[in-house]
Amino acid sequence: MMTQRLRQYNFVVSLVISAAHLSLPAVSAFTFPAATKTTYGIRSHSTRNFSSASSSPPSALQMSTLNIQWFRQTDLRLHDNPALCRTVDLSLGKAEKQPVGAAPTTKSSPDGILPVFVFDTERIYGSDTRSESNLEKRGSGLIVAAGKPEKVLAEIADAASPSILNVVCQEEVCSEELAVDKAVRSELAKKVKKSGKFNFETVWGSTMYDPDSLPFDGDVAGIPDTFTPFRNKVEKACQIGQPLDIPKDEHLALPKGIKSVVNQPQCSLSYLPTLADLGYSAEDIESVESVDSRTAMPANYKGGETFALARVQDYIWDKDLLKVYFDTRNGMIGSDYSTKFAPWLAHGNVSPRYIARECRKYEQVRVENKSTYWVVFELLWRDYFKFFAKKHGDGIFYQNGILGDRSHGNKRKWGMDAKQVKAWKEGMTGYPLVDANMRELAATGFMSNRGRQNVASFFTIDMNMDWRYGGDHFEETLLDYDVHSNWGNWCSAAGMTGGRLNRFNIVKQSKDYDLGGDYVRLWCPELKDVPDKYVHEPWQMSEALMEECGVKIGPGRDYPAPIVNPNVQPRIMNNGGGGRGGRGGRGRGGKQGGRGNGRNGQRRDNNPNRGKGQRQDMKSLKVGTYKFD
Ligand SMILES: Cc1cc2nc3c(=O)[nH]c(=O)nc-3n(C[C@H](O)[C@H](O)[C@H](O)COP(=O)(O)OP(=O)(O)OC[C@H]3O[C@@H](n4cnc5c(N)ncnc54)[C@H](O)[C@@H]3O)c2cc1C
Repeated sequence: MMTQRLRQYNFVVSLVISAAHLSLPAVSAFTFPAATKTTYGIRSHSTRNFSSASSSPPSALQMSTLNIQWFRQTDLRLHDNPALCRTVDLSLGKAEKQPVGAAPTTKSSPDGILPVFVFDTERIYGSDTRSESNLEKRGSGLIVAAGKPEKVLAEIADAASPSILNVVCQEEVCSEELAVDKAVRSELAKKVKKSGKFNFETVWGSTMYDPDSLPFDGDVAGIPDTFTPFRNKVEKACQIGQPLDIPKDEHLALPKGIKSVVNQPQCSLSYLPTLADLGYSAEDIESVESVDSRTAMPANYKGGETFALARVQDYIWDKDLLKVYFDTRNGMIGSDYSTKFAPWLAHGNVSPRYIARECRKYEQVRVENKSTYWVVFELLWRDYFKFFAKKHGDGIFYQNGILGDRSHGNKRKWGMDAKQVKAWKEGMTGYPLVDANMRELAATGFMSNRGRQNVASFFTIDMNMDWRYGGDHFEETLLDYDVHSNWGNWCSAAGMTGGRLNRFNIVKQSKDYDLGGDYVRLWCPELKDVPDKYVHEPWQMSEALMEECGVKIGPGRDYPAPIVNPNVQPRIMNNGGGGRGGRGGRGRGGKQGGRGNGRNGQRRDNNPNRGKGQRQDMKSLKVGTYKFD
């Protein structure tokens, strides 16, 4: 069980919990029914048979139609939620093929919808006290259960015993999620086989652009394997759809009688498992209980739709930061150098179309410039990686990435040295910029984009470790872990997407983006008294200088010597491995600029390197080129 996964927890259950703390729940305050706590520990005794866990088995309701809105880990919101709108449409008797959210229909008495979230105990999590939720505020509620989704949903179907069963959820594209879909489909089909009709629908809902509208042959299948041609064509030919409204309260009403039949100890409108119930050790729980004051996430941030929308409001409107995003986005200290929308986006707490529309509104009422476009541009990267994952399937998880046989002449010999990987994870490589970033990730679950690019390049090129160990570590630790963005970015950092391999020269990057060493000193306090000149290359100090500034560099001393020789170019860069060593920072959307020094990341800088290496057309870009429906 991964400690850091705990950090993702509150985002996951945040739809139901508005008062939750993202960092960690007050586990001790959780009032769990004593009997269930001891009898039904999740790990040892999953809820897959939850009906037998109640003292008296539920009697079947025998309703006519049951419409289940199955919320997943990635769509936990009410606004702009196409799957939820589709469930509502079905409850209103709308024909199957009508477009989601289309013209209102009139069914005299809607069937109601049953929102369900299942803690998939094969894969995740922990819990918190349950409190007021956005669904409850609207007179609805959320069934929370723990177990395998297919078993839990089948038990609910059993209890309701409907003649028609509709299950709707957001469409996912990666194999683990698709396997869960398959299991749900087959388990539920069995339940209604004899008695009635079963309809399982997945609805696309997590990108700005609709995959069906993409201007490539075969839509997603035809997207280019590099971003720029994708962006150029999409922005010219496609429009971002308007976000959907939250369904009316009366359309979110629960089905009549459902409360009494779906009311088991581990599956009900009031159930929420504790972290301990979900298998986390006391040590794990304790380790993430306190928030590190150095975190770059906004103060007192919490998971959930309410807090996601509040962050959007705060960043764009109240603090008026959108207009300077382009200049601040490469910062590393403080909450405002970048949007910090990613953790909420990853859990679906806010929709990218909603953010894009806010950017457009801002452009209309305040100012339109390169910065206001650049957030939408970054969101397009997010779209791209989801489409890329759909196109390439498991390719993004393979050692040769999507190259397969194409990588033959260029096959890398990847290393795996457990000690070196551990040093990287713990921020003990001897390269201060890498170490500071890795320590920040370990302590807070967040790392800036600048940091991610550097540590990934260092891991895959300088250390030459199998890139998948890096991707796996990020999966375990990132608060904003998103399967497509994470594995797509890693695959690309490793040069396994077929694009150019970009090596980030760590020392140069350190000087470009942390000139005075503020960031490095924040996370590597051993180096706090090292003079600026040496703070990014402490190994260059003489013994006398080390003595003077109170830090000894070397194996077994205060701070490690460099894990790879700084004077030797990585082999991959010399042997035709596709790279262009030393350039650093040129890849991925021209994210070159930087703000140089300063703590809050909001100051414009005089960094001569900003914009270097950026494609000419991006350099001269003044405003955005995206369109709305
Ligand atoms: C090796 C590596 C792994 C990454 N793993 C993830 C991940 O698991 N989840 C994740 O959301 N992002 C990932 N990123 C992308 C990016 O670093 C983060 O989205 C960003 O740092 C989050 O901070 P922010 O919300 O303040 O971003 P901002 O700079 O404010 O950007 C706004 C939004 O644009 C999107 N975005 C920005 N850059 C990228 C990008 N390179 N790829 C995809 N979307 C982007 C994100 O949704 C982000 O919230 C990864 C990048 C690298 C290099």
